[in-house]
Amino acid sequence: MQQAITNDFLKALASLTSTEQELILDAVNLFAQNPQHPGLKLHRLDKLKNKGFWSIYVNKDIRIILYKDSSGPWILAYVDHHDDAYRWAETHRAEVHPRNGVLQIFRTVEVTQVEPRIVQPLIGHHSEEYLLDLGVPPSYIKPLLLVEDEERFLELISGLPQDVQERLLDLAARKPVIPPPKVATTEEWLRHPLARQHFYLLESLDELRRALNYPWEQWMLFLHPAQREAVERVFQGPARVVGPAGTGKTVVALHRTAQLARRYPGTSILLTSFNRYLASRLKAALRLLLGELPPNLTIENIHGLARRWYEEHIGPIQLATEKDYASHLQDAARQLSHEPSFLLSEFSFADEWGLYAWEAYRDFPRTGRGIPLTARERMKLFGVFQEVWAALEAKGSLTFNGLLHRLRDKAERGTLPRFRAVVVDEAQDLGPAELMLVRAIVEEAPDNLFFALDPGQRIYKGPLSWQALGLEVRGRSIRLRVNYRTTREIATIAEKVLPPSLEGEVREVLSLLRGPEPEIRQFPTQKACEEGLLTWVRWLLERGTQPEEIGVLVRIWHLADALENAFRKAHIPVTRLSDKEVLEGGVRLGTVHSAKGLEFRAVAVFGANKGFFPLEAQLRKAPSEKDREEVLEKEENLLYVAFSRAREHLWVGYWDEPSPFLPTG
Ligand SMILES: Nc1ncnc2c1ncn2[C@@H]1O[C@H](COP(=O)(O)OP(=O)(O)OP(=O)(O)O)[C@@H](O)[C@H]1O
Repeated sequence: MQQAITNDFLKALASLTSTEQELILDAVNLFAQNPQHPGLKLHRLDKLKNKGFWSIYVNKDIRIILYKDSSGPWILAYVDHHDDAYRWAETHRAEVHPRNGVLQIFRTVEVTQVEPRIVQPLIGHHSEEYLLDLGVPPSYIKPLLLVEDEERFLELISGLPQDVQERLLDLAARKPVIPPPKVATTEEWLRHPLARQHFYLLESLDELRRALNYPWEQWMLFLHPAQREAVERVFQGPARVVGPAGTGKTVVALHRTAQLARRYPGTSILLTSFNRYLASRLKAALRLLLGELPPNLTIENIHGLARRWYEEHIGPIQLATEKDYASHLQDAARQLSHEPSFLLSEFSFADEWGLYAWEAYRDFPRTGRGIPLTARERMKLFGVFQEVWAALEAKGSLTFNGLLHRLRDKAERGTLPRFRAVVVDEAQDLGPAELMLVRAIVEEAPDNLFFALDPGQRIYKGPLSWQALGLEVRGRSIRLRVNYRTTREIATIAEKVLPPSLEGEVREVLSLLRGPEPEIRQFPTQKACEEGLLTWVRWLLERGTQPEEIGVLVRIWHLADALENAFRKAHIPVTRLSDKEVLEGGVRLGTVHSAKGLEFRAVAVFGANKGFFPLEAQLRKAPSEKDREEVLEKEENLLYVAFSRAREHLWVGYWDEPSPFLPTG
């Protein structure tokens, strides 16, 4: 028998204990086989004004609330302890929307909540007809047209289906809003994108079980229509999904990978990222999404894969770091009357772009490099770079960029295996060498390349033109803007760290969650800041927050050492973030880099000082004003990444001078 669940049901189920969840799943199973089973005591909640709700018995304490109309499937709408479950049924109603034909389950609006004391209603200038077209339930129209303050408006709409909330928020922000399409037939509605955001047709209980194993389980079953498009569309060339932090880009990358593995069985698919911490998390999440990982799927950070492939297909290699060649470049800089930092930066530039032949370096545009060079200077510099490459080669070593380009060369000559499709998460962190490699190791075919990215989170590499790399995504770019992670209060302050438009893209974010205002605290000393942090952590723990739900983020590991001791002295368990798939219990402590792609119920940024954001050592390395700007932008992005890891609580502490990136006012 066909059953659907709502996202409210899944959320409610996830908030119960695992023993209760098991009992509920047993009852759902029994119900699927025989709804009339006497043990379930299925009965209609006749006393309710709102018709259509039913209840089944799980045990003495727990009830499942269902909804059924004359033709549709049974819908598991809610589950809770007895009184709460019935209270939910009393305060909700289910209705097919008169305009778009989709079933909506929403909180009943209490007419007494709205006193007509009109000064200037927030959206009062719109017509009732238009609000109906937007999918607003008829009972909400009058209260909405009267409401005048934002708080009250947000409270009122919080009981509505998410798609309606999104449209109303846009309306309040005076944006043009297009009414959703109408569903053609009643049979069709459950498969309609509008409904699939709220209802999920259960195929097996296993899906539900798996979803419950992953924190914030909703993403496994319910996708936003924009996310669904990014997951399901067949793209005729490279494609991407963009959106601010918390809008579900990783969720899209995971679902799309699973989808591609199904769409192209027997071929190999790669899911990759720049950051190795993130890659191991992607693996764990995909394992949960799919139950087990299909053999045709590789999930590995791009450098890990490149190094492994190099050793397998070319041979053993010793990697050179800047220390191995810096002195050579510094000596040459003195002779050529350049700043040593400039030579290091120019060498990295040539190495990143794979400009190993004189003609390639000579002809390559240096636009935006800050320091202009004459043809003669270029030739001299190239001579020095060649010496470095040759010296490394003689020692049997290679820079990482060199390794990436050699591998790419081999791939372009057709002597490396190719993936049918590659999905890259956090693609803003890939530089030219990584992107060129990714392009070379994937087949030329539809659906071959998919990138998930946020320019505001670029923390490793400088900005670059994708078109120059042959990665044209025009017409194949999907934008996400509903923030599923962060409260409105935190998302607002996080966005203030960044300019409103980045790399020509307007940043837009819509958060439907509410919570306390973030705290930005100044302390006289580092020690006092430490004390302040411990007090806040204790406060969270006393209120029932689990230690693992708290993330303490610092700019450099060195700061974590002192903090770790302070936590231990205070007898608060603490664990460092690492690339392990499973971490031990305790408050999570790490650098912002190690928290990439992660999220915590509560986040503390410890040391939001002027000297850490931006990190002075990074600024000192910048040879030109242009490089300095680039460093500043990356450092600003880092603070944004830190803030946007928080779901409900954000605490920011600093001593000495505050970071210039901290939002004021
Ligand atoms: N459709 C959805 N329904 C419910 N929750 C969702 C949905 N999509 C994403 N989420 C939740 O939102 C949070 C953020 O998702 P995700 O990590 O994919 O965002 P992101 O855009 O990759 O963020 P970041 O760029 O900050 O890493 C996660 O907790 C995820 O479970």
